[in-house]
Amino acid sequence: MRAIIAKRVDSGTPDTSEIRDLATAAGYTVAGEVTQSRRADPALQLGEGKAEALATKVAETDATTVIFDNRLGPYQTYNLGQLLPESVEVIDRFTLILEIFGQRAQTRKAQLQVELAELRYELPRAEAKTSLAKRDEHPGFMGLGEYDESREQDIKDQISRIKDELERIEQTEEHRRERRRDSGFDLVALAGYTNAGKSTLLRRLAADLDVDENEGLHRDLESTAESQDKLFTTLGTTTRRADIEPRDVLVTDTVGFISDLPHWLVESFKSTLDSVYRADLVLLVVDVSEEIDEIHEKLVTCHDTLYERNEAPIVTVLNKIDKVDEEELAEKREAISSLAPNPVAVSARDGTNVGTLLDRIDRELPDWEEERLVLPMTEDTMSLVSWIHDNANVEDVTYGDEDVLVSFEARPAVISQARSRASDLQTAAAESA
Ligand SMILES: Nc1nc2c(ncn2[C@@H]2O[C@H](COP(=O)(O)OP(=O)(O)OP(=O)(O)O)[C@@H](O)[C@H]2O)c(=O)[nH]1
Ligand SMILES: [Mg+2]
Repeated sequence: MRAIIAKRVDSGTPDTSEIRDLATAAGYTVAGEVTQSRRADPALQLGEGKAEALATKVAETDATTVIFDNRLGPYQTYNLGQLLPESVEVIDRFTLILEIFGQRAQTRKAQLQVELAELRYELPRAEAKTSLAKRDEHPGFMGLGEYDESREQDIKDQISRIKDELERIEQTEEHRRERRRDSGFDLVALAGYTNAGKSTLLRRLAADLDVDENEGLHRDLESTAESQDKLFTTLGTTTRRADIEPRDVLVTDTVGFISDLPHWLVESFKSTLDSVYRADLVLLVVDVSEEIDEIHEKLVTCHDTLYERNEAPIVTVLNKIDKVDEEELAEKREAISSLAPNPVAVSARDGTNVGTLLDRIDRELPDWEEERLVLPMTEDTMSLVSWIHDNANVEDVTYGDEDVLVSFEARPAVISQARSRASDLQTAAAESA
């Protein structure tokens, strides 16, 4: 697949590096580009002359696809297609991102999310077709218009079916997350712009902490979190366990953020971000080797994506410090200090400062508390003692004649659950006495 990149900006110099990376990630070979700085043309997006230059470039390079970094309206797509050989496809940034997501979607949930996004993209286009057909309709001629309206209804039905199924999947996941939380895990989510190094950092956090021997513990612990120098390597979520004594921490890797995503696309993938929104702590990973302006822009995108729903504290992680010298790092730290106060600088690749990051994670997570419980000796006492062993750090267990004394430290949620189970035991013991 050979692609020509096209991009128009209102003013200034068009930067095509991200759209090129996206094209490569989708499997295209970029054979050339056409850019322009001017107001959008309603019919062609580019000016007429530029659109013709685009057609020439397509012919010269034998390209199969034209990829616009701009959002194309249905009429623009149609008009551009008229200038090009019939076999050439014209797509825009959003279709391209969807294409990547479609290629990477491995789970049922990811597939449904992609389908939902595609349908949401198609709906206004089907509506446009209908209104066009109606306008052109001759009196008494009903065929086309009716057909298109049924397509619209079809899309709407499919959207609502997919939403139902996604909701069911999400409920199951939510339930699982709650169980994990109940069972004493602190939940940490990795968030950040695509290609910032989230998956690399996940492996680093887990590898340093010998996660593999614990893998059997949870069915959604996975051993792999792939890293590649490609946009959107990670599409689903991967969770691994990290021990930050005495805590049990689950770290979740997530889909990367990207700028300029239309609302419907973000919406379709929002459940993927749920693990971020429900976390006890968010690590916002930034590629600090990029230009200050770019870092700044990407941070803003990340904060916008997190803003509405995130409640957890955010720690910014400046990654890839192996690629910058100290002076440059200090400069960049200063430049983004308002968006990223008190960040931790690491190299996920080399492992530099990963220890510092772990300490910071420990400090930001809710404090563990100490508790001593006196449990009456009943039939169910031992099962509570073993539950406490599973979910807390037990300091001491003393068995008396009629009761058991347990001292432990744990997350506040675990302590309150242990207390309530202890009081159930007391009630049961009092009733049988
Ligand atoms: N030099 C250097 N490269 C790094 C570092 N961390 C990650 N990388 C590289 O950056 C690229 C992206 O890393 P990933 O871990 O896949 O990034 P990601 O944030 O998970 O990306 P997506 O899943 O695509 O959103 C890979 O080529 C990594 O090898 C680092 O500390 N230093
Ligand atoms: Mg990744």
